Amino acid sequence: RADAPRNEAPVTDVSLGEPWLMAETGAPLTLAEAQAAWRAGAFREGLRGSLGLGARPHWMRVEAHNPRASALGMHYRIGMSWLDRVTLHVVHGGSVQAFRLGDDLPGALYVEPGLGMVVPVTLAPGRTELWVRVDTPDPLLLSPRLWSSDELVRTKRATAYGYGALYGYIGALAVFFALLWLSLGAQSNSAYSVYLLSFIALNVGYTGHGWFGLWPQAVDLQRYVNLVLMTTFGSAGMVFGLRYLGLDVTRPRLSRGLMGFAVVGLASVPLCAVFGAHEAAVLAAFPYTLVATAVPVVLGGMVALRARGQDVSANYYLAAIVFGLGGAVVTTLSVWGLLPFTVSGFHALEVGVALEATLLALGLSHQVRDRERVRQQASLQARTDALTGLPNRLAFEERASLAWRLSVRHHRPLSALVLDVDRFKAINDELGHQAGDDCLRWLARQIQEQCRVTDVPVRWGGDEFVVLMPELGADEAAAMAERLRAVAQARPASEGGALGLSLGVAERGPDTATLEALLHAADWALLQAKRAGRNRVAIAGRDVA
Ligand SMILES: Nc1nc2c(ncn2[C@@H]2O[C@H](COP(=O)(O)OP(=O)(O)OP(=O)(O)O)[C@@H](O)[C@H]2O)c(=O)[nH]1
Repeated sequence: RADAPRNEAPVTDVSLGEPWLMAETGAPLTLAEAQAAWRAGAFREGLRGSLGLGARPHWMRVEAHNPRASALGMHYRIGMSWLDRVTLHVVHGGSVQAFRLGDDLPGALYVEPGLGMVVPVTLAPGRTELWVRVDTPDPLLLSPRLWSSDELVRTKRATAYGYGALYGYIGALAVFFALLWLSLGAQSNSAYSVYLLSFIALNVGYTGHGWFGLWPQAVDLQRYVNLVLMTTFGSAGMVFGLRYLGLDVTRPRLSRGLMGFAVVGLASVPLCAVFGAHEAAVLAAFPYTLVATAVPVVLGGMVALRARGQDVSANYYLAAIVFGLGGAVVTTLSVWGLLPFTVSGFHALEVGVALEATLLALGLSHQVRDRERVRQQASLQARTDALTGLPNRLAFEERASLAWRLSVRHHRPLSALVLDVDRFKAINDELGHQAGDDCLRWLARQIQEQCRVTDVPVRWGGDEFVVLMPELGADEAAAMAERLRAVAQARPASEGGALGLSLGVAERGPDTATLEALLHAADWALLQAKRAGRNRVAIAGRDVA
């Protein structure tokens, strides 16, 4: 690759004229024949954008003007790096300099990643004609531009920073969600990571980064790689959508249908490649990708509408996908030639996907938070008695063993209270099971009201309750038991009237070896209270009043 002479002063006086174009209709023309066609007026002025998919080979003639007295080394950008067969003739007076490039030749000749095909040209004083012939089944996208060496260096640097930031941001999100998937599971995380990576791969492909830096000798790969990456990106987006929205579970048939569609889309390009049908591959990949990128919008809209806007993560998804799809559609249509080509149009997909990735990351975090809330609720439910809302035995065991260990280590008092409703069976039998339930709920509320925050109340089962009371000796615990008994006795008639309670109290003593022994002592005291005629408090180791 010949290096152009370096210009230190800014070049503002060299100008590039309007491009003129002509489609070849028959056999390939030579430069002399194209020049004859030019003189015959066969070229038309102006280049509105891409010349489309599978366009006829085209000639483009552009004039550069160097008003200086000496020759200038400049860099001429012809078009995108994916063009297959490109010839450039630099014509000045009688001299012609020819360049052959394009991704049909190994070596990624004259490819500047992110910028396209850029050829160093020497512009002699006066007019120089730049004749380009392009022949490609890929989108025929030409965008002539002239840069000085300094401008090219600056443009390359800005482009490199831009792609570095884009790949860095999207790549970091992809890695983060892959790690989230490894630690939390949830296939939507892994599908999202794959989707983001497929975007980076696609972008590396179509901007020429891959052809330039990764596979410059692999001409066959370069011919099909962008098409494969497009269909992969479209399919990854669909699969992610199905997983994120949970449609693989809620709508299995639809999900299977779309998976089938994705398989057909993914297989189409490799199948065409096997038969060497490059043009067919292009004609399959573009429409498939357009449909595949539109499907997630329909899916997101469907789920968000059904939830009437209440499903926050579906709303995030829909907003995200609209950005991503908007970018994809604008870029695809600009490259395809169905929209006028502009630099912002070409980069719309990158901006759209960066916004989409941000919103989807928010949506996925919301899902993670939701799942955590459900998990916490389930854990709380597993520790709560469904009838009374008091802690159940599982929760009691966790908190009570802590209270026990603290009491033993710091030689602090600890008492247990066991209480049982008197003749509860009769309440059930006479007033009905519902009244029995109301009675247990009422009693649980009274127990909670009498408890300190450090006390550990529990519905032991049936009509039996236990309260573990740190820092209380037997007498204080018995006083609290007595208050409860009195409250139950004074139960308002509207609540079902007086209620007899038998209560047993025990304090941890030097001989109480375990928590179970303490509870057993309180239970024994309860039995004494029952035996002594019910509706009373008994303290372990003392006579019942
Ligand atoms: N309504 C209702 N009844 C329950 C529930 N759990 C257990 N029971 C009933 O509570 C009664 C418990 O009776 P026991 O404690 O054995 O005896 P009791 O009638 O209270 O008599 P004493 O304890 O000897 O005073 C049984 O009839 C159980 O069917 C419940 O969740 N709701």
